[in-house]
Amino acid sequence: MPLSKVNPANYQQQLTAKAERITQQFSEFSPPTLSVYDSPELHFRVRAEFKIWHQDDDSYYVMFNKAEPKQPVRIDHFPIGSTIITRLMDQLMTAIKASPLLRHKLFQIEFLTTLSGEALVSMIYHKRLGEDWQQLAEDLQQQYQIKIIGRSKKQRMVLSEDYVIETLTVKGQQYNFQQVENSFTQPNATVNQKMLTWALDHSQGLGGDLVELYCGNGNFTLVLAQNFNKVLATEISKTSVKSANYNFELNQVSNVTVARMSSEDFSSALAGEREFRRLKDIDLGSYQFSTVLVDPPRAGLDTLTEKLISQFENILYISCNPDTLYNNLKQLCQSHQITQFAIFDQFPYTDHIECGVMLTKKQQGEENE
Ligand SMILES: C[S@@+](CC[C@H](N)C(=O)[O-])C[C@H]1O[C@@H](n2cnc3c(N)ncnc32)[C@H](O)[C@@H]1O
Repeated sequence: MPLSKVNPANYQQQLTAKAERITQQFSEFSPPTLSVYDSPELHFRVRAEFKIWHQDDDSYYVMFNKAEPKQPVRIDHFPIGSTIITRLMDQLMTAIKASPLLRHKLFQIEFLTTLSGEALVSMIYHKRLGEDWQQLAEDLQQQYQIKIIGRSKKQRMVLSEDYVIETLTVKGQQYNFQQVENSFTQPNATVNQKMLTWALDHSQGLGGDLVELYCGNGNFTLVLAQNFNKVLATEISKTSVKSANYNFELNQVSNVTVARMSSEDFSSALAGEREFRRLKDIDLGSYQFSTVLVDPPRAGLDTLTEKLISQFENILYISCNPDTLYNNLKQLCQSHQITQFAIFDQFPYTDHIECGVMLTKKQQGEENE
């Protein structure tokens, strides 16, 4: 996003335009009135990554616009970053410029911060990191009360821990989440809390068991588990599966099982087409699934997964790409009708928008209507 577009005076108007665009795009599915959840106008991004540019005695953060991918854009001011990110950007750059060892061959910095006040900073180099670098980075950790990871080719130096603990509040209850460096976490924590509240509200009373695909670190799972007897969640990333299990223990949630599988493989297992070693300890027949929750990457659902989820009574679909959501709904709305429809403005000042759709199976005779 060109940062020149960040102007809080235009925020509400831009959100209204997004709401109108989405209402129009999905009108053929006759959804109920769109619910719109806004973002803080500034300081909403809890993670960010920058390339580091060096010129003579100066060093600075840069980003690249998609339209001009070879043209670095200098970033001295990053008002969409969390207040921790904006503060650390200045403090770290001052320290880096003052220290040849910290500065030399540094080419990227990544920030992962939380509403709970934690910060993890990854400093990425084109050189091998030694004890002298470690000593300086440990001083920075101490001084700014942050966690630092140094990385270079085939090297990952974790100076304290490779994760932060986020605390999110949903309907007055607090949930703690481990968020690990380099694994997926929602970028806008305030809006994430709104999504979780929406999903908790609309899954209340559904009963039965939940199956979740693309569960990540258990962001939705942890909060929604209370609305179901049992939950079976799946996710492809090893780090996220480990983190999800850590989070269930951390929050004393005991009715969830996570399997590390692609949604494609899991769909074929549930359809009884293939057996998978990773499911050998899970008795699929013991579940009485009433509801499926999916939160896929931008590509949306593959055909097999789309077909699988159309067999469930209730579908909760969280999407970061309205175009792939639209394509999947063309199929899903043959058998289901949309009962809740929402947008969550995770990405202010861009064209991107997160959608939430709740679908319920049509009664016999209503299909294809
Ligand atoms: C948009 S994220 C959602 C994660 C989680 N629901 C959350 O709210 O943080 C999508 C997740 O899908 C996982 N993923 C990507 N492709 C997958 C696939 N083919 N099968 C299963 N999981 C996949 C990613 O690792 C990522 O954790």
